[in-house]
Amino acid sequence: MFLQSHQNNLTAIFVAATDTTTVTLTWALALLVNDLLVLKKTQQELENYVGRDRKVEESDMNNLVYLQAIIKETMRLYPPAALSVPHDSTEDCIVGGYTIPKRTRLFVNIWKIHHDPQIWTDPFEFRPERFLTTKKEINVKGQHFELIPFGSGRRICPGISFAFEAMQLILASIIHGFEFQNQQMSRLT
Ligand code: HEM
Repeated sequence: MFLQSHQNNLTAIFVAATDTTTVTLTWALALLVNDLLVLKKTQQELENYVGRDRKVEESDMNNLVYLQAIIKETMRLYPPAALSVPHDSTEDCIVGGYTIPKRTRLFVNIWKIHHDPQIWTDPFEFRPERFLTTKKEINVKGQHFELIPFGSGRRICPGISFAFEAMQLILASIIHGFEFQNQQMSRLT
């Protein structure tokens, strides 16, 4: 019983960690291949801070602000946990004027929040620059409810720092090490 419960927990963590990060990285690459100007800017940033004589390192991450903006914008457009995970209300409560009885199963529609035109200009467009200008102060740590790919509050994703760092390092290494082209001449979707 004890062993089974540990096995289940480990499986849950494995699924929560691997699918989310690979989906985000796949979308990031697709978006970059679709937008060669943005790809060029990312390559330029890597050229400036890393150069051609060495590989990308973890210590470079803080300097790569454009790359961070790309990951944020990818997670805004394609949040891997689009409906988060189910939560149960433990008490009767009122949220946004709606009465929620005790023991209601609740979902947060993260995708919808991330595409709200009242918050995001051109919500369906890939515009990493927004995170360097008008939305500069917004991060994914759950304090800004407009962007919550990792959830928020006491049950926020515990893998948030690891996931963001890992995605940055992997994406930077791939872009630094390879040239990309879309052979099909049509947008990847
Ligand atoms: C792009 C990467 C990831 C995204 C977008 C993501 C997103 C999320 C979201 C939305 C939740 C639900 C939060 C809530 O209930 O409000 C969650 C929970 C969780 N995540 Fe992640 N996650 C990612 C990576 C990871 C990684 C790398 C790990 C482990 C190393 C991880 C482990 C977990 C666990 C264990 C929970 C359940 C936490 C709880 O119920 O208290 N996640 N994640």
